[in-house]
Amino acid sequence: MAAAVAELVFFSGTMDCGKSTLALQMDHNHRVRGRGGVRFSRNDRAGESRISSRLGLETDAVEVVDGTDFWEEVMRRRTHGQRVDYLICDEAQFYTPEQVEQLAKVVDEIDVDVFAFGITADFRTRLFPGSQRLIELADRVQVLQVEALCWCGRRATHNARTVDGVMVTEGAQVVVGDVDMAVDGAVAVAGHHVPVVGYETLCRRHFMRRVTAHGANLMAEQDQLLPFDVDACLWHGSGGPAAGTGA
Ligand SMILES: Nc1ncnc2c1ncn2[C@@H]1O[C@H](COP(=O)(O)OP(=O)(O)O)[C@@H](O)[C@H]1O
Ligand SMILES: Cc1cn([C@H]2C[C@H](O)[C@@H](COP(=O)(O)O)O2)c(=O)[nH]c1=O
Repeated sequence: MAAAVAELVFFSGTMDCGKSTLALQMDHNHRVRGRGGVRFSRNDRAGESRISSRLGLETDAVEVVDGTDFWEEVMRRRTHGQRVDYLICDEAQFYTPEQVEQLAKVVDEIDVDVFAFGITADFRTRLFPGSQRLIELADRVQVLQVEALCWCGRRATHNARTVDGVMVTEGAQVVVGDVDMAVDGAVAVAGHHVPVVGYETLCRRHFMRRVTAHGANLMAEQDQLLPFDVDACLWHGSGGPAAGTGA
């Protein structure tokens, strides 16, 4: 039987859909079968040189920086006799397009499997440069089976950013943060206001209407006073189509 051909696979989904968990599971599964791998990550929430899953698993990893060259990383290890059959690349949205090209070269030239994990788009729905290059070059883009949900129960497809609980659409592309901070209010440190940046996964409908769980709760409270439907209320307010159009 022919040996399996190495692959560049991009495992993608929204925040909080289990990418890091899968990264750690795949590393485990390959390792217990005697394969040698290297784990990489960049800007994990748990800190430098970590891969952390919200399920509680956490392990060490090589921190990727702008100067990281994946080709050299693999070559150096192999020169020192270390077995490298696969790479686990978490938070791959933060890698540079050049680094993604190095990953493709590692797959094609020296048959190392590369399993990359990351979100595709930022809080403005724009592709991260690293994710764009992965989509362009990967043998396969695999959307994770576990779906993060919007507060309305639909499948979440977008990552919203909140500042002090309010959804924003402007700001730096990279701000490390977590999903359980989304409804927390502002904090003050030594009298100074420190904005709290959080994220919330939303369906497209509620992303476009800018309705987070917090906003929906507020509107539901108002709804008890006024007999308006939350979504209908928004469409009327934003000049969009009337409620009941199925939009
Ligand atoms: N307390 C919990 N019990 C069961 N599953 C949990 C718990 N907390 C988080 N999870 C699962 O972990 C997933 C997030 O995993 P994680 O690997 O951290 O996501 P990602 O890397 O995609 O942001 C959630 O979608 C959920 O399925
Ligand atoms: C949408 C978005 C996210 N981020 C950051 C926030 C987190 O630190 C990571 C995603 O990690 P996860 O394991 O997938 O939850 O990305 C960002 O910097 N900019 C954004 O627009």
